[in-house]
Amino acid sequence: MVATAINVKVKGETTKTETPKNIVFDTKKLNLWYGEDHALKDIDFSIYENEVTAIIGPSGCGKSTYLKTLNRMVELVPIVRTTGEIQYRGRNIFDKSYHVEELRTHVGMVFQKPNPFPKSIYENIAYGPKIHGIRDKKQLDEIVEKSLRGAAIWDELKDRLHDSAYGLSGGQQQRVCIARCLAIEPDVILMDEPTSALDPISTLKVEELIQELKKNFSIVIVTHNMQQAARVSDRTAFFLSGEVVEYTNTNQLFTTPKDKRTEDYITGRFG
Ligand SMILES: Nc1ncnc2c1ncn2[C@@H]1O[C@H](COP(=O)(O)OP(=O)(O)OP(=O)(O)O)[C@@H](O)[C@H]1O
Repeated sequence: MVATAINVKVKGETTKTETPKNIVFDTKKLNLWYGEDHALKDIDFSIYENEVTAIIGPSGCGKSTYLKTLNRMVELVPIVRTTGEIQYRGRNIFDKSYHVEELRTHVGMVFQKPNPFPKSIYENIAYGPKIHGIRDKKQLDEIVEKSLRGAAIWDELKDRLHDSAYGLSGGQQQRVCIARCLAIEPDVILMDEPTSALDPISTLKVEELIQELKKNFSIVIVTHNMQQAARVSDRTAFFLSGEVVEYTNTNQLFTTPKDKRTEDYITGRFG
């Protein structure tokens, strides 16, 4: 699916026309309830290929819920009910015929707190491919190397692949978790506040990595850190009380927001 051309103003200069891009996720009139709690309201927006899309907003506005809807992880909560649809590459992910395991081979996720398995670095990365039936040692070795290189951590770890992942720093663990996600060759990577548990240097490394990864993947990142959204993303969505208040080119959202509520939020008046 290809989006129509959109006019965007960059840094208040001349209006440029964006090249039409492929839409990866198209969300249409999505509503979600946790029991009686209406957590997502009429969400309509598109996520584009090879871009970083940031989701910002105050605590409890529905950022993580939306992210976890994209890989249907939110269904693990038994009281969840949804209406509307999310098309992933043209297919409604809520269709009965769409198996969640299949969706998750396309849509990987990285969590707030690094969560390596209590296994070696090698086994952490080889785990997903093994579940998908890959047993050949040479092939697994190649996947492990490629994934760790993709996560910009191969050189640091290549001589200790059989050490426990628990012995790594938080920043290294998070990059191993990103490598674990790359090993299943996803199309989209969802990141839920991936640097909030990391120190500034590790945060910088992960941000640089995100910039590299978008050449080959589409990334959706939830962040509380507005500077981070401004640094890493191409588009930003501002969520408030379960609604998308504004969704546009990141530069525009942070320099000339259209909605007063966005302006109040990004200038620190609430949240
Ligand atoms: N498992 C759950 N069961 C019931 N309600 C939930 C659950 N998870 C989230 N909610 C509710 O849904 C709403 C949105 O929560 P969500 O975690 O998506 O917000 P968020 O913007 O990601 O917040 P934060 O920035 O604090 O992580 C909140 O009202 C929250 O209480």
